[in-house]
Parts: sequence; structure tokens; C-alpha cells
Amino acid sequence: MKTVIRLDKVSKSYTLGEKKITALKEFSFEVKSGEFVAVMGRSGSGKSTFLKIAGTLEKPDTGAVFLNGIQINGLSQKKICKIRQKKIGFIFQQYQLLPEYTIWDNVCMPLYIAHTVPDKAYIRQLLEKVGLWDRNGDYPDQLSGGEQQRVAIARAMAAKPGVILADEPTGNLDYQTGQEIMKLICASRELYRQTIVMVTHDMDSANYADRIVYMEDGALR
Ligand SMILES: Nc1ncnc2c1ncn2[C@@H]1O[C@H](COP(=O)(O)OP(=O)(O)OP(=O)(O)O)[C@@H](O)[C@H]1O
Repeated sequence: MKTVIRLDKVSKSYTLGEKKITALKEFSFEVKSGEFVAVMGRSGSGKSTFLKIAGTLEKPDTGAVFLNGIQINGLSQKKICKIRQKKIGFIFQQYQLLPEYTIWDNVCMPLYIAHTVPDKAYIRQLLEKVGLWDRNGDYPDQLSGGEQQRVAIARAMAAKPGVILADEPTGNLDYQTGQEIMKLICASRELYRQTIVMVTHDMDSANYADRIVYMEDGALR
């Protein structure tokens, strides 16, 4: 099967005042097409840093990042942005919806940013799928946390990306709602044949994945 995401000996450090914090240490990892991988590990083990680098939101200090066989680091920021907009959908713990925009516009936002005209029938299908078509004219603060996360899932799917990167998508939700969100992520994955990498502290959520990996001190355990 094709490798969709590959990190090759990626290292990343942050400087805080005098202190240097190593978040990833020669971290190598591969995700195959269609795989659903859950990444677990203690707080501070480097999970989010891995996800941000795989998602091209951050650059590695050393090492190489490949998306669909193309080496991303080294490309211009403009090219990286284009690839990100087309190929990757993000779901975060904090939903990150824009409060001044309707649910419809929040879902369409990745397309607006990429200057792409939304396929209205497809966006409607996404909103129906997450059970929020009837709320499409409402605003994020009129929705519950679980509903907002469902909007964030629809938004992640809007540009039909092949890869979904999720950072604790159920972290703010109660058990029951978290399970519903996981089922929705799995159903979308089936429907749109996506590759998923999900960081989570929650074993119930991780159990939906095909493979669970554990990180420790910036590397695989
Ligand atoms: N922007 C930053 N500036 C300074 N240090 C950072 C920054 N981002 C991450 N770190 C540090 O890098 C290390 C790895 O952080 P990371 O967020 O990847 O861990 P994590 O495993 O996702 O943790 P958690 O489960 O708590 O979210 C931590 O020690 C963290 O404090």
C-alpha cells in the first residue's frame, strides 16, 4: 500500500528563554494510505508536535517530511500552503470555529481560504451527515460542544482532503458524545477513503484506530 505520510529522522526543539526543549528526536514514522493511526503517550511526549509537522503547520529543524511521496520541507511557504489546503483536513480539541460566521460559512472556510467555490450539494451532504443541516444558518456559540465538533468534522472534510489529522477530537466531550464523534470520523473515513492520524489520551477513542502507537520523549516507544 502507498505511503501517504512519512517522517524521516525528524527533530524539533523549542527555545524557552535559556532552555531548549526537544519535542521530537530523530522521529521516523510512516502512515499508509487508508490507515487510521492513533498516537498516544504521556503529556509532553511530542504527539502534537508530530501532528503539526506532519500537517505542515510547523517545520522540522532537521529530517524530512513527505506527503504522498513529495518532500514538503524545503518547498516554498506558498507551495506548502497549497498542498495543505488541498490534501489535509484538521480537527482540533478546541473546535476553532469562527464565531462571527454561520455554520455553513465555517464549513466552507477552507474553500474560501483556497479561493475555491464550494460545491453546495457536497457541503449540504456533509452537514446532513453530521446531523446539522437544519442549523446551517446558526452561529457556533448557539451550538453545544459536541455539535461544534461535528461542524469541525464537516469543515475538515470540506476540501475533500485525503488526510485527516485530529488532535484530541474528543478531549472536550463527555463519553457518549465522544463515542458519537468517533463513529462519525470512522463513517467519513469509509465514505471518503481517508487516511487518519489522531492524537488522543483516550483509549476508548484510540480503539477505533487500526493501529495504536505510543510516543515517549519525542520518539516512538
Ligand atoms: N511552541 C512551543 N514552545 C515551547 N515549547 C513547546 C512548544 N510546543 C511544544 N513545546 C514543548 O515540546 C514538548 C512536546 O510538546 P507536545 O505538545 O508535542 O506534547 P504532547 O505529547 O502533544 O503533549 P499533550 O499530551 O500535553 O498535549 C513539550 O515539552 C512542550 O512543552
